[in-house]
Amino acid sequence: MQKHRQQLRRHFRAARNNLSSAEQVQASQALAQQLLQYIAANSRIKTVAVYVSNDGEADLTPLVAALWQTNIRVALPVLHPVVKGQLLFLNYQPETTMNKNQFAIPEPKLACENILPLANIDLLCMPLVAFDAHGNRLGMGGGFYDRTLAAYQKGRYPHLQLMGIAHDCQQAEALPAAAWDIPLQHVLTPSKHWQFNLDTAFTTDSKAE
Ligand SMILES: Nc1nc2c(c(=O)[nH]1)N(C=O)[C@@H](CNc1ccc(C(=O)N[C@@H](CCC(=O)O)C(=O)O)cc1)CN2
Ligand SMILES: Nc1ncnc2c1ncn2[C@@H]1O[C@H](COP(=O)(O)OP(=O)(O)OP(=O)(O)O)[C@@H](O)[C@H]1O
Repeated sequence: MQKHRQQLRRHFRAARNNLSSAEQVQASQALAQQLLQYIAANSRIKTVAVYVSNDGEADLTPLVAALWQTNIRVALPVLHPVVKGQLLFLNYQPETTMNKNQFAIPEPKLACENILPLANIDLLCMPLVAFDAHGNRLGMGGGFYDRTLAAYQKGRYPHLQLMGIAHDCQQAEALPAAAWDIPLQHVLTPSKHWQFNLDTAFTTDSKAE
Protein backbone atom coordinates (compact mmCIF):
# COMPACT_ATOMS: atom_id res chain seq x y z
CA MET A 1 0.00 0.00 0.00
CA GLN A 2 2.94 2.37 0.72
CA LYS A 3 4.11 1.98 -2.86
CA HIS A 4 0.64 2.70 -4.16
CA ARG A 5 0.46 5.86 -2.04
CA GLN A 6 3.81 7.00 -3.46
CA GLN A 7 2.57 6.45 -7.02
CA LEU A 8 -0.60 8.37 -6.28
CA ARG A 9 1.43 11.23 -4.78
CA ARG A 10 3.62 11.42 -7.86
CA HIS A 11 0.60 11.48 -10.17
CA PHE A 12 -1.40 14.13 -8.30
CA ARG A 13 1.57 16.34 -7.49
CA ALA A 14 2.42 16.43 -11.22
CA ALA A 15 -1.20 17.25 -12.08
CA ARG A 16 -1.35 20.30 -9.80
CA ASN A 17 2.11 21.46 -10.84
CA ASN A 18 0.97 21.35 -14.47
CA LEU A 19 -1.76 23.98 -13.94
CA SER A 20 -1.00 27.25 -15.70
CA SER A 21 -0.54 30.39 -13.65
CA ALA A 22 -3.87 31.68 -15.03
CA GLU A 23 -5.58 28.49 -13.80
CA GLN A 24 -3.90 28.88 -10.41
CA VAL A 25 -5.11 32.48 -10.09
CA GLN A 26 -8.63 31.53 -11.13
CA ALA A 27 -8.70 28.63 -8.67
CA SER A 28 -7.49 30.68 -5.76
CA GLN A 29 -10.06 33.41 -6.43
CA ALA A 30 -12.91 30.90 -6.72
CA LEU A 31 -11.81 29.20 -3.50
CA ALA A 32 -11.53 32.51 -1.63
CA GLN A 33 -15.00 33.53 -2.75
CA GLN A 34 -16.55 30.25 -1.60
CA LEU A 35 -14.65 30.17 1.66
CA LEU A 36 -15.66 33.75 2.48
CA GLN A 37 -19.29 32.86 1.80
CA TYR A 38 -19.06 29.76 3.95
CA ILE A 39 -17.38 31.64 6.81
CA ALA A 40 -19.91 34.49 6.62
CA ALA A 41 -22.76 31.98 6.82
CA ASN A 42 -21.25 30.26 9.89
CA SER A 43 -20.98 32.92 12.54
CA ARG A 44 -19.33 30.52 14.99
CA ILE A 45 -16.20 30.56 12.82
CA LYS A 46 -13.87 33.09 14.46
CA THR A 47 -10.45 31.57 13.67
CA VAL A 48 -9.43 29.98 10.38
CA ALA A 49 -6.20 28.04 9.91
CA VAL A 50 -4.75 28.11 6.39
CA TYR A 51 -1.40 27.15 4.83
CA VAL A 52 1.19 28.84 2.62
CA SER A 53 0.90 27.10 -0.73
CA ASN A 54 3.75 24.93 -1.95
CA ASP A 55 4.31 22.52 -4.83
CA GLY A 56 1.32 23.68 -6.91
CA GLU A 57 -1.19 23.63 -4.03
CA ALA A 58 -4.23 25.90 -4.26
CA ASP A 59 -3.09 29.33 -3.09
CA LEU A 60 -5.09 30.84 -0.21
CA THR A 61 -3.43 34.29 -0.37
CA PRO A 62 -6.60 36.07 -1.62
CA LEU A 63 -8.59 34.48 1.22
CA VAL A 64 -6.04 35.62 3.80
CA ALA A 65 -6.02 39.17 2.39
CA ALA A 66 -9.81 39.29 2.67
CA LEU A 67 -9.87 37.79 6.19
CA TRP A 68 -7.36 40.38 7.37
CA GLN A 69 -10.01 43.00 6.56
CA THR A 70 -12.45 41.32 8.98
CA ASN A 71 -12.50 40.22 12.63
CA ILE A 72 -11.71 36.63 11.67
CA ARG A 73 -8.36 35.48 13.02
CA VAL A 74 -5.96 33.65 10.68
CA ALA A 75 -3.55 30.90 11.78
CA LEU A 76 -0.69 29.07 10.04
CA PRO A 77 1.01 25.77 10.87
CA VAL A 78 4.58 25.61 12.16
CA LEU A 79 6.55 22.37 12.41
CA HIS A 80 6.49 21.60 16.14
CA PRO A 81 9.89 22.49 17.65
CA VAL A 82 9.67 19.77 20.32
CA VAL A 83 7.12 17.12 19.38
CA LYS A 84 8.53 15.67 16.18
CA GLY A 85 6.03 15.14 13.38
CA GLN A 86 3.38 17.44 14.81
CA LEU A 87 2.23 20.93 13.93
CA LEU A 88 1.62 23.99 16.08
CA PHE A 89 -0.67 26.75 14.87
CA LEU A 90 0.36 30.38 15.21
CA ASN A 91 -1.58 33.59 14.76
CA TYR A 92 -0.82 35.10 11.34
CA GLN A 93 -1.05 38.86 10.81
CA PRO A 94 0.25 41.20 8.11
CA GLU A 95 3.22 42.10 10.33
CA THR A 96 4.12 38.52 11.30
CA THR A 97 7.82 37.72 10.82
CA MET A 98 8.21 34.63 8.65
CA ASN A 99 10.94 31.97 8.51
CA LYS A 100 11.36 29.09 6.08
CA ASN A 101 10.94 25.61 7.56
CA GLN A 102 12.91 22.50 6.57
CA PHE A 103 10.66 22.07 3.51
CA ALA A 104 11.32 25.71 2.48
CA ILE A 105 7.70 26.60 3.30
CA PRO A 106 7.33 30.00 5.03
CA GLU A 107 6.01 29.78 8.59
CA PRO A 108 5.55 32.36 11.37
CA LYS A 109 8.54 32.85 13.66
CA LEU A 110 7.88 30.91 16.83
CA ALA A 111 6.63 33.08 19.70
CA CYS A 112 4.69 31.55 22.59
CA GLU A 113 2.22 34.42 22.78
CA ASN A 114 1.19 33.74 19.17
CA ILE A 115 0.33 30.05 19.66
CA LEU A 116 -3.29 29.19 18.93
CA PRO A 117 -4.22 25.80 20.38
CA LEU A 118 -6.40 23.64 18.13
CA ALA A 119 -9.16 24.21 20.68
CA ASN A 120 -9.25 27.82 19.47
CA ILE A 121 -9.40 27.00 15.76
CA ASP A 122 -12.85 26.71 14.21
CA LEU A 123 -12.06 25.93 10.57
CA LEU A 124 -8.89 24.09 9.56
CA CYS A 125 -8.14 24.43 5.84
CA MET A 126 -5.88 21.49 5.07
CA PRO A 127 -3.56 21.14 2.09
CA LEU A 128 -3.71 17.79 0.35
CA VAL A 129 -2.21 15.93 -2.59
CA ALA A 130 -5.37 13.97 -3.44
CA PHE A 131 -8.87 13.41 -2.04
CA ASP A 132 -11.75 11.12 -2.89
CA ALA A 133 -15.53 11.38 -2.75
CA HIS A 134 -15.57 9.77 0.72
CA GLY A 135 -13.44 12.44 2.41
CA ASN A 136 -10.22 10.44 2.43
CA ARG A 137 -7.12 12.61 2.22
CA LEU A 138 -3.65 11.87 0.88
CA GLY A 139 -1.03 14.39 2.02
CA MET A 140 2.65 14.93 1.30
CA GLY A 141 3.53 11.88 3.40
CA GLY A 142 4.85 13.44 6.59
CA GLY A 143 1.81 12.48 8.63
CA PHE A 144 1.87 15.96 10.22
CA TYR A 145 -1.85 16.65 10.11
CA ASP A 146 -2.81 13.09 11.10
CA ARG A 147 -0.54 13.15 14.15
CA THR A 148 -1.60 16.64 15.19
CA LEU A 149 -5.29 15.79 14.92
CA ALA A 150 -5.10 12.29 16.45
CA ALA A 151 -5.34 13.64 20.00
CA TYR A 152 -8.32 15.71 19.02
CA GLN A 153 -10.22 12.97 17.32
CA LYS A 154 -11.16 11.42 20.64
CA GLY A 155 -13.15 14.52 21.46
CA ARG A 156 -14.87 14.26 18.08
CA TYR A 157 -14.08 17.90 17.30
CA PRO A 158 -17.03 19.58 18.98
CA HIS A 159 -16.25 22.82 17.16
CA LEU A 160 -13.30 22.18 14.81
CA GLN A 161 -14.23 21.71 11.16
CA LEU A 162 -11.69 20.00 8.90
CA MET A 163 -11.79 21.16 5.30
CA GLY A 164 -9.49 19.84 2.59
CA ILE A 165 -8.69 22.50 -0.03
CA ALA A 166 -7.84 21.31 -3.51
CA HIS A 167 -7.82 21.84 -7.24
CA ASP A 168 -10.46 19.82 -9.09
CA CYS A 169 -7.65 17.78 -10.70
CA GLN A 170 -6.71 16.41 -7.27
CA GLN A 171 -9.79 14.19 -7.05
CA ALA A 172 -8.89 10.50 -7.04
CA GLU A 173 -11.27 7.65 -7.86
CA ALA A 174 -10.72 6.04 -4.45
CA LEU A 175 -7.88 6.44 -1.98
CA PRO A 176 -6.53 3.73 0.29
CA ALA A 177 -7.37 4.84 3.85
CA ALA A 178 -4.77 4.05 6.49
CA ALA A 179 -5.78 3.35 10.10
CA TRP A 180 -4.34 6.70 11.25
CA ASP A 181 -5.94 8.79 8.48
CA ILE A 182 -8.32 11.42 9.79
CA PRO A 183 -11.33 11.73 7.49
CA LEU A 184 -12.23 15.19 6.26
CA GLN A 185 -15.61 16.77 7.01
CA HIS A 186 -15.42 18.96 3.92
CA VAL A 187 -13.53 19.16 0.66
CA LEU A 188 -13.63 22.41 -1.26
CA THR A 189 -12.47 22.79 -4.86
CA PRO A 190 -13.01 25.74 -7.20
CA SER A 191 -16.14 24.03 -8.52
CA LYS A 192 -17.50 21.90 -5.69
CA HIS A 193 -18.09 21.70 -1.96
CA TRP A 194 -18.35 18.19 -0.55
CA GLN A 195 -19.72 17.74 2.97
CA PHE A 196 -19.34 14.40 4.66
CA ASN A 197 -21.73 13.66 7.50
CA LEU A 198 -21.37 10.24 9.12
CA ASP A 199 -21.62 7.91 6.15
CA THR A 200 -23.50 10.16 3.81
CA ALA A 201 -22.01 12.71 1.49
CA PHE A 202 -23.60 15.54 -0.40
CA THR A 203 -22.13 18.13 -2.69
CA THR A 204 -23.06 21.55 -3.90
CA ASP A 205 -22.00 22.71 -7.30
CA SER A 206 -20.70 26.22 -6.75
CA LYS A 207 -21.67 27.26 -10.28
CA ALA A 208 -25.33 26.54 -9.48
CA GLU A 209 -25.42 28.44 -6.17
N1 LIG B 1 1.64 24.20 2.22
C1 LIG B 1 1.83 23.19 3.03
N2 LIG B 1 2.28 23.39 4.26
C2 LIG B 1 2.48 22.31 5.07
C3 LIG B 1 2.18 21.01 4.64
C4 LIG B 1 1.69 20.82 3.33
O1 LIG B 1 1.41 19.70 2.87
N3 LIG B 1 1.54 21.93 2.56
N4 LIG B 1 2.39 19.97 5.50
C5 LIG B 1 1.60 18.81 5.53
O2 LIG B 1 1.83 17.92 6.24
C6 LIG B 1 3.42 20.14 6.53
C7 LIG B 1 4.77 20.01 5.86
N5 LIG B 1 4.87 18.75 5.18
C8 LIG B 1 5.60 18.57 4.03
C9 LIG B 1 6.10 17.34 3.74
C10 LIG B 1 6.90 17.17 2.61
C11 LIG B 1 7.17 18.23 1.76
C12 LIG B 1 8.05 18.10 0.58
O3 LIG B 1 8.11 19.00 -0.25
N6 LIG B 1 8.78 17.05 0.42
C13 LIG B 1 9.71 16.99 -0.68
C14 LIG B 1 11.09 16.75 -0.15
C15 LIG B 1 11.51 17.94 0.64
C16 LIG B 1 12.85 17.76 1.33
O4 LIG B 1 12.89 17.09 2.37
O5 LIG B 1 13.81 18.34 0.85
C17 LIG B 1 9.30 15.96 -1.68
O6 LIG B 1 8.64 14.98 -1.28
O7 LIG B 1 9.57 16.19 -2.84
C18 LIG B 1 6.64 19.45 2.04
C19 LIG B 1 5.85 19.62 3.17
C20 LIG B 1 3.23 21.46 7.20
N7 LIG B 1 3.04 22.53 6.27
N1 LIG C 1 -1.45 9.36 14.61
C1 LIG C 1 -0.24 8.95 14.23
N2 LIG C 1 0.64 8.46 15.11
C2 LIG C 1 1.84 8.04 14.73
N3 LIG C 1 2.29 8.04 13.46
C3 LIG C 1 1.47 8.50 12.53
C4 LIG C 1 0.16 8.98 12.86
N4 LIG C 1 -0.41 9.41 11.72
C5 LIG C 1 0.49 9.18 10.73
N5 LIG C 1 1.62 8.65 11.20
C6 LIG C 1 2.81 8.27 10.42
O1 LIG C 1 3.06 9.24 9.44
C7 LIG C 1 3.44 8.63 8.21
C8 LIG C 1 2.87 9.37 7.03
O2 LIG C 1 1.44 9.31 7.06
P1 LIG C 1 0.58 9.62 5.76
O3 LIG C 1 1.16 8.94 4.57
O4 LIG C 1 -0.86 9.37 6.06
O5 LIG C 1 0.85 11.20 5.65
P2 LIG C 1 0.02 12.30 4.91
O6 LIG C 1 -1.35 12.43 5.49
O7 LIG C 1 0.11 12.03 3.48
O8 LIG C 1 0.90 13.59 5.30
P3 LIG C 1 0.55 15.05 5.86
O9 LIG C 1 -0.54 14.95 6.91
O10 LIG C 1 1.85 15.50 6.46
O11 LIG C 1 0.14 15.88 4.72
C9 LIG C 1 2.91 7.21 8.27
O12 LIG C 1 3.89 6.34 7.79
C10 LIG C 1 2.60 6.96 9.72
O13 LIG C 1 3.51 6.04 10.24
